[in-house]
Amino acid sequence: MGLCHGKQIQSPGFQEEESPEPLPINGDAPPPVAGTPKQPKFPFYSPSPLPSSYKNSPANSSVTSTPLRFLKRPFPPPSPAKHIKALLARRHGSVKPNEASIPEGCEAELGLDKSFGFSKQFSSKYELGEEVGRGHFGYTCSAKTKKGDMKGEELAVKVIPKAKMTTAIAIEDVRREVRILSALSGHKNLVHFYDACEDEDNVYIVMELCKGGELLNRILSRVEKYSEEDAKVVIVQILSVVAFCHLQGVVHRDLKPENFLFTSKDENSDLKVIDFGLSDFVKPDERLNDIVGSAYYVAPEVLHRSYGTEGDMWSIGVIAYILLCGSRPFWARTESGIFRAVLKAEPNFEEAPWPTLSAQAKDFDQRLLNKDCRKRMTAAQALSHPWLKNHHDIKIPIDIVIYKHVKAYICSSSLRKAALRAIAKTLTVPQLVYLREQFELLGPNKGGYILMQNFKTVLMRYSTDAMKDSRVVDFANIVSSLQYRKLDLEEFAAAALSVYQLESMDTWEQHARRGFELFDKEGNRPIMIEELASELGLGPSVPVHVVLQDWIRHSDGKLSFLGFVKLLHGVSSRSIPKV
Ligand SMILES: Nc1ncnc2c1ncn2[C@@H]1O[C@H](COP(=O)(O)OP(=O)(O)OP(=O)(O)O)[C@@H](O)[C@H]1O
Ligand SMILES: [Ca+2]
Ligand SMILES: [Ca+2]
Repeated sequence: MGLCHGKQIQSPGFQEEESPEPLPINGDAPPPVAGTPKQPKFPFYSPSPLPSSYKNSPANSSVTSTPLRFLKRPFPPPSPAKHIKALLARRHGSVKPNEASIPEGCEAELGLDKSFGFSKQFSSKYELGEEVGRGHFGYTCSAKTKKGDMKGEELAVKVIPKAKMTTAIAIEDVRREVRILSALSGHKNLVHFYDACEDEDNVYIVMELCKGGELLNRILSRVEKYSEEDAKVVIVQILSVVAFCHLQGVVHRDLKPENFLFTSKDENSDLKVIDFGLSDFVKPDERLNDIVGSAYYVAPEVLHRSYGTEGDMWSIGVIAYILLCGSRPFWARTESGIFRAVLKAEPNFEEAPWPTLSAQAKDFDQRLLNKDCRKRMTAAQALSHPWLKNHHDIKIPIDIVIYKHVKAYICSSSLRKAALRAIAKTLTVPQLVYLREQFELLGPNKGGYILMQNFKTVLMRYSTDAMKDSRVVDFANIVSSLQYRKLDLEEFAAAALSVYQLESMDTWEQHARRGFELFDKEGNRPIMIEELASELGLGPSVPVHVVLQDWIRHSDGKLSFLGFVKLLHGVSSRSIPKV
């Protein structure tokens, strides 16, 4: 499995030398061990390809405020905030691999429409103050409102120079950033959007001013790692807002500690997600394919160009890992080395401080850092994880993945439904917690049943404009209009469970064996090879008799254990081994 884009991504001047160990981001480095790289011969990663005059600005950026102990060491800063360069080059028409800024007046700009339809009154409405932060695409300043109800109010303004928008894609990205931010507003952990303006030179995104600095800086300023309880406070807020975004059909695609800001310097200040510059709309049954994100936080399936909201959950797994143990789970000296680690290496959960952390914390993070995105927890599931049980301030939201599973269940054959019902009967009470919560959210009637139409009505309670843009509403309409009987908890559990997630548990073998016994008693029946092939969606090109003979029991023509497991997965021809 090679890197699908290995050639596009270049690391000029960097030697391809990797560390098998995650690099501690706190405190001093451990003494070199076998395999750990010696002092690199190259300078830092350029954390942000900006003119050097900005590098020493008083900005509260992750670069300028990185603690000294860090800068003393010739290692890359903790997060170079480097977007995947190949993509940047394509999006921004930049040719220099390590530079996101675009030369003005380049030819590609000719004919580009850089009018956004935003208010042109920026300077009469707002007074710009000092710079408070900077990224690849823009810089952010504090500002004051000049008139109206909010006169004198302090705000933040992200200024995005039009000179940097040298391709139609770059312009569309800015349009989408504003559209998503304005449509989503309303969650307490999402930066509040006020206004978007433009003039000849810039687009201005006016939002709430977060005065507490970046999460990254707070992590770095701790001498000790975060305690589990401290980490929980941060993680719950991140999950809550990400669950909200995913329900609305928005994938952030750039979750990292720099993109979470505290509202104030207060220890208990709220955390807000910012920077929807790489975000996009995605329907539950849709896959995106452009490679975007920041190297340390990018999910394996993003590198494989087929992903949905699960990519964000991986990034949260990386953030949680850093909060809990103070190291990055995937580290190498070059960008391609990081990608290789993301694709191939298993994060270290054995070394200090992991043995001193709770088993639940480890389980929580492992379920986020599962390379198979089908086995990864969703945000709503993560909020239901035992590690966060009893944590104050948790509100479990409805999970759109449930809709996807229920739709697949209803559309599958009675044989597969019977198999799923059998496996659902093997779930233990703790394993049922999340499914029970989701069932309750779908508003069962007094008799304990949910009607198909509830799938629509319940979702609409949480709807924002983003949900319409992302067509999640259309998807809910399809689910709620499926002709099917009402669901009780037992059938709902069968319909909504994830076979892949169950398979990732240590107890999978027991579930599968016990489920098969139940299925054999209640649902198994003789099946022809051709029928099974059609059941599993195998095309005529697959030599079904060779492939499927083990899936049917010779003694009675019913499904074998192997056939039962395959049926549970609803495998398609792509997963059939070639013979
Ligand atoms: N609402 C805000 N309040 C205070 N500071 C902010 C706010 N929004 C952004 N900033 C600061 O400005 C920096 C850059 O903003 P942002 O991340 O949106 O820009 P960007 O150019 O899209 O960055 P990136 O390089 O990560 O894509 C942030 O890291 C943060 O320090
Ligand atoms: Ca950012
Ligand atoms: Ca951005």
